[in-house]
Amino acid sequence: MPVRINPSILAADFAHLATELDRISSADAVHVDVMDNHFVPNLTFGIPVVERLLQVTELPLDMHLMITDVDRWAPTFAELGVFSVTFHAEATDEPVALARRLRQIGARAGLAIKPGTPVEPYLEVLAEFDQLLVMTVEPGFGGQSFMPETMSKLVAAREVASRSGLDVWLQVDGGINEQTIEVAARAGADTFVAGSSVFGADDAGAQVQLLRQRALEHTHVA
Ligand SMILES: O=C(CO)[C@@H](O)[C@H](O)COP(=O)(O)O
Ligand SMILES: [Co+2]
Repeated sequence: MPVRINPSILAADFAHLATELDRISSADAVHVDVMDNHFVPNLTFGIPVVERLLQVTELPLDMHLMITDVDRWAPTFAELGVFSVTFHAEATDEPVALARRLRQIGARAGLAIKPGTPVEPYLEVLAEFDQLLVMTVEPGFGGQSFMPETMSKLVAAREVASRSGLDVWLQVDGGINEQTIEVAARAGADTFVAGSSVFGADDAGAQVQLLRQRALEHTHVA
């Protein structure tokens, strides 16, 4: 099974975003964390930044919306032409309807859950999503420690995906480095977001390849 490494530009040098993206050309996508100071206590990027990113990189943009008003903004991001839009289950009462709207616009639809949110209610609608993001830290900040207790949610999602033959990508985000990526790969993740471990490395491209190799060595999914 392929694995995907999506570096998070939250850990990049914001004064040189275009050159930071050149450092990760071997990645599968660029993870873009959008925060609104309501859903999480932090503020980051909005539409104008994403429009410029689309102009300066060939890499697909993997949007992670940590915002309250997803019904308003998720379709707007999708309409810009990004690759995927992941919104939080905790931010909407109608996750399936929103996912359908995103797919109709042409973006991959992703559902994210915080560490304290159970995965079970979403397993029965997994087919409605292209990716499930199991947060491995509390959303809001980069540089936090991986929470191994979230792994049981991945195991459960992988079991349902395999049993139902679903091509849903299982993503982890937060505290992913060359050690924790092995734990997440063994639990069933196939898509790995890494911020500080990639952009904090002297050779970000080599770090992407190292993470990819570690994930491939520990994935058990056929
Ligand atoms: O969504 C988030 C944080 O809320 C992440 O995407 C972080 O940006 C990951 O950063 P590291 O934990 O890898 O430094
Ligand atoms: Co993120």
